[in-house]
Parts: sequence; structure tokens; C-alpha cells
Amino acid sequence: MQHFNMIINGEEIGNDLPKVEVTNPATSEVVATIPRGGKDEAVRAVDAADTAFRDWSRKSVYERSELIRKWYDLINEHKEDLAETMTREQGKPIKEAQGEIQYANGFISWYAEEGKRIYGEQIPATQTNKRLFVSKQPVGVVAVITPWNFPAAMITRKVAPALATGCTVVIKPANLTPLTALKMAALAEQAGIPKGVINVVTGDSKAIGEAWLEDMRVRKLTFTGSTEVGRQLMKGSADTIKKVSLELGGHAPSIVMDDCDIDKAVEGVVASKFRNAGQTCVCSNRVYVHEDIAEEFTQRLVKKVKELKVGNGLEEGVDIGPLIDEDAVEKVQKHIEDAVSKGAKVVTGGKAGKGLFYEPTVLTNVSEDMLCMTDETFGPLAPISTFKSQEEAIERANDSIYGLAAYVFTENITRGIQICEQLEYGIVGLNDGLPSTPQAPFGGFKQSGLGREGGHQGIEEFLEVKYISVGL
Ligand SMILES: NC(=O)C1=CN([C@@H]2O[C@H](COP(=O)(O)OP(=O)(O)OC[C@H]3O[C@@H](n4cnc5c(N)ncnc54)[C@H](OP(=O)(O)O)[C@@H]3O)[C@@H](O)[C@H]2O)C=CC1
Ligand SMILES: O=C(O)CCCC(=O)O
Repeated sequence: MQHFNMIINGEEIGNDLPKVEVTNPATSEVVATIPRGGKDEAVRAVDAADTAFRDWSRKSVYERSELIRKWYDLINEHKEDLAETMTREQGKPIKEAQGEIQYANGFISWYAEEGKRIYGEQIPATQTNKRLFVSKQPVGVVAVITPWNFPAAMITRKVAPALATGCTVVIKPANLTPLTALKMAALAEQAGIPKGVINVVTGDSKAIGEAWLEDMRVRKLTFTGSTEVGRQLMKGSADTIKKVSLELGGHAPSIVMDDCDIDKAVEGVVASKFRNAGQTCVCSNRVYVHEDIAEEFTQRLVKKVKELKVGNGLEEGVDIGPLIDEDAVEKVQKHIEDAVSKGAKVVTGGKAGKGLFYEPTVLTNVSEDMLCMTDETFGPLAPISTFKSQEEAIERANDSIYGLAAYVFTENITRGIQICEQLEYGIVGLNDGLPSTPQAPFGGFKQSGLGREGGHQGIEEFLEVKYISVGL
């Protein structure tokens, strides 16, 4: 059985700790073990990151960029192995895992360059014998806590901008999917990124999280995961007044207007809904279709959904892998049972398969009182509800505690832009089911989070602004 240790200050740590098993959700086989670390390891990681910060933050940005770029090259060289590791621990189809490695590496290459554009300002002074300058500097040690649904991209989306600015990081990947992260951190070492700049701690999330929250040396927390845990971490950051970025839950609406290109809309909804078996925070959770095209749209959607192949992600041609665990399967089941008990109709799917597999499902006759219309399903379930007017669709779409992603399908560009502007969401895909990309800001309104990742906005999250007033 392969065992992966934590990486703290360039050393492998954990041989003497209890082991946690990492299993393949497609087969239930144990893929590897990792150490169950806790407070001691969390503190040790901050010691290392704090020490490394002194040198790393003083390097020229060009020197850092070159090392980050070498990390990119090594990830690229090992992309097949990393993708296979991801599919084994997370379950997503190998083609999606390959896509995620490329997406994850996109953040590395983009921020290796963006670090060179952290510009300051000079402000005109009131007096002639003064000069006013603004500069930006790295915030310091950053705690990075990531979920299981994107084992590579959620790490690099945070770590690449942090490193580019001169910050150092302590990472806690999800215990369900730590292997890709550990392999990527080992590649960073090989690339020459100095020891202590990237530290990865696995184990007791609560103990590790608490150690980082109470540590004054950790100046920033960046988290992706559930709104509930995000809320706790935000509260926990208050005592030491850390900077906080949160990428939390979502409940994305897709609005399908009567003037859309139906095939394009079906393609967009399938891409957004069934990516990673529906386990993304930007997955379309509610599909609102104009009543005049609802029948035609549903027929074409169901045809496409029936073509999706469910199976072990390592097998050729698989589109939908297993869900991450039993709880995830139960949640999908509960949402379907609740909807059916309130009058929804299962048009395709609706049943759990063996193990952790679930049939991709489409429901019609859906109403707002059903659980699936307010609670994140995080599974392959597309509930369809009809609407009569643009105003009604926007109002229903905005009626959520979440505000991460929304999708609109229309061929009328004026109408499309008006709807985009009225949606209370941080990301809107207009005729686009897959808007995420390294160079654009990703993040939510309302209880979907704080701050942005990706784009030039993403690097600001790791910078402090310093104003220097010079008397001549
Ligand atoms: N926005 C998004 O992308 C995601 C949203 N979700 C939503 O959240 C639901 C639950 O998923 P789940 O994985 O449990 O999400 P969590 O929010 O529980 O987990 C996300 C990360 O936070 C860690 N964590 C959990 N509790 C604490 C804590 N008290 N202190 C510090 N770190 C902590 C987890 O560690 P560990 O798991 O290793 O113990 C993991 O690394 C999903 O069904 C989905 O609805 C889930 C994942 C991603
Ligand atoms: O939080 C998530 O679910 C991961 C984001 C997926 C994306 O980047 O599109």
C-alpha cells in the first residue's frame, strides 16, 4: 500500500502518526494512506512558512516567476500521472481530470506572469515639498483550505497568486482527495521553490484549522468549501483579524429564454449541470425554461442526458463518475424523493446505481417548495421548472441565499445583457455553460463568499497596500 507523507519545510512528515485511508469512490478500493496530523503539524508548518517568507518575499518577482514557471513545466510533464491520481481518489472521468490539470496549471502560468504587474501609484501631493507613493506587498503566511471536488485547481487558484506576490502557504487539502495536492507540492520542490514556501498538512481538519486561525503569523485565510464551514472559519478569523477569501456554496439558476438556440442551451445546461457528476459549486441547480419551448427543450435535454455514460472514470468514454461518498448519494436521493412527493415527474434517471453511482436525472413539473430548488444538490440532478415572463425568471433566479453562478440562454443580445445585469450573481454565463478560466474573476455575491480568485482581481487578495508619504 502506497503511503504519502505531509510536506513541511521540504521534509516528509508523518511516519509516526496514525494513518487515514484514501479510497477510490468508483471501486471502494484503498488507493493510499496519509498521516493524520493535527495541531502540532499545523504549527510546525506555520513555523516553516513564516521562516521561508523572509527570503521568498524578498526575491525579485522575476526570480519567483521563473521558479513558478518551472513548477508549471513539471506539472505539464507529469500531467498524465496527476490526472490518473485524481480520477482514482476523486472519481471524475479521466478526460475531466486531464482537463482539470490543464486548468489548474493555467493558474500557475497566468500568475507567474501577473506577479510582474503588481504596480504601485504616485498620488499628486497638496504641498510641493511632499511626494506620496503607494506600493503593494505580500500579506504574509497564507492558510489554504480546499475541498475534494477539484483536487488540483482549487489549490493552484490560491497558491499560484499567493506565491507570485511573495507569500508562503500552509495547505490543508480535503482528506478525501489529498494525493494530487501532495504530488503537486513535491513537484514544486523539484522545481526549486524553496523549502517552507509550500507546506501541506493532512489530518484533523478542525484541529489544523483552529491552530491556523489562532496563529497571528497566519495573515490570510483562503477557503473553498461549504457555506457552513466558511462561516465558522470567518468567525474564527475575527480574533486575529485575518484577511479572508471564501468560495462557498452555490445554487446556480439556468434561464432558458424562448428565443434561445435550443441545441446551444441544451449543450450549455448539460455542460454546467453534469460536469464532475454535478459536484461543483457552479453547477446549474435549477433550470427555468420559458413555457413556450419547455417541451421541445426537455425532449432534447433528455435525449442528451440518456447518452451520458456512467462508470469508473478510468474507463474509456465515461461521462459521469461516482459521487464522492454515501452522504452525497443520499442527498441526491432525498432531493428526488422530496420533489416526487410534491408532484415532480422523473423523466429520466432517478435511481442510484451500485456503490456510489447515480443515474443522471431530469425532473419536470418542479416547484419552488422542493428541496432541490433551494438546497445545493451536488449531484447529477437537473430540475426543470417553467416560467411565463423574463421578470418572473429573474425574480425566481435571484430568490436565493446564494449568488455564485447563473446561466442565461437567449439569441437576443440586448435581452441577454439586460438579464445578466439584473442577476445577483458573481459569474454569469450568457450562452456559455463553462465560464471558468484562470484570467477571469471567480467568486460570489451573498452567502456564496467573499473576494475573487483568478484574473488580476485574484492577486489583490494576497497583497497589502502601503502608503508612503515623503517629505522632501
Ligand atoms: N464551494 C465548493 O466548491 C464546495 C461546496 N461544497 C458543499 O459542501 C457540502 C459538504 O462538502 P464537504 O467536503 O463536507 O465541505 P466542507 O466545507 O466540509 O470541506 C471543505 C474543506 O474544509 C475542511 N474543513 C471542514 N471542516 C473544517 C473545520 N472546522 N476547520 C477547518 N477546515 C475544515 C475540509 O476538510 P476534510 O474534508 O478533509 O475534513 C475540506 O478540506 C457539499 O455537499 C457541497 O454542497 C463542498 C465542496 C466544495
Ligand atoms: O468551487 C468549485 O466547485 C470549483 C470551481 C469550479 C470551477 O472553477 O469552475
